[in-house]
Amino acid sequence: MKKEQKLDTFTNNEQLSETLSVEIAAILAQAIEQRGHAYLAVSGGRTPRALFEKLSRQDIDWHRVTITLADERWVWPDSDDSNDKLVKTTLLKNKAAQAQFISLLTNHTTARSAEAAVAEKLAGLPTFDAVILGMGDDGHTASLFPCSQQFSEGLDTSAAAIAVMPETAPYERISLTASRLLNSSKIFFHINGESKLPVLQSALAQAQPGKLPISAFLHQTEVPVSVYYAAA
Ligand SMILES: O=C1O[C@H](COP(=O)(O)O)[C@@H](O)[C@H](O)[C@H]1O
Repeated sequence: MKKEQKLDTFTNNEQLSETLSVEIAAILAQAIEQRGHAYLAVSGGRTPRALFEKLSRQDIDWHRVTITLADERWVWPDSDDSNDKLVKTTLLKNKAAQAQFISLLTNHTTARSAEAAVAEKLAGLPTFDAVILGMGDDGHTASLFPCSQQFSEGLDTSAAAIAVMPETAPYERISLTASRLLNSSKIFFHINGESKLPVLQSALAQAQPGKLPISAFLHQTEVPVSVYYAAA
């Protein structure tokens, strides 16, 4: 690993989430102190549930925090697979109920037709203070999927968000692009599960994204990256 990257291994996701929630809260508090407001991008999926619960109880000035998602699955907002629903039910509560949330959802019927509207929603956002990314078993991160035709575009474009149609994963998606996600002071990977360890190890070993989009983030040198991993 490069000097800017750090791999921390935890006994379980509960312990990991406790540590990461405290670290994220400290970053947000420092940003509020320095620029009056903090900006956080979070991921969806199964992994961040415990983290969000713990983060929501951190005692910071949440009304000075804006949260958005790194990606969204193009499903109804009340679907259990909606990242939007996950954030609203597990993070935007307790003390964090005061935070402002920029949803990536629009009324468009397809993610493709929503691209411009989503880019507009993101247009006013400055550099994120922190971005929390997950990783799927196929090495995808946010919704930058190796099994999609938009794989290279997501890593190369200067646009903030793109529509992605994964071929082997469900749902059309909207994903923030690598350039928008890397417009951040700090990137955290939050990875949970034994099946993901070999994928993570391959990504750490290969500097070129190849078939693993996560590599593009692990091996860039502009933004410091910490990888938090728990097998259980
Ligand atoms: O589809 C997605 O997958 C990744 C990983 O999800 P997990 O369930 O394996 O934790 C997630 O980071 C992303 O936000 C989500 O849309």
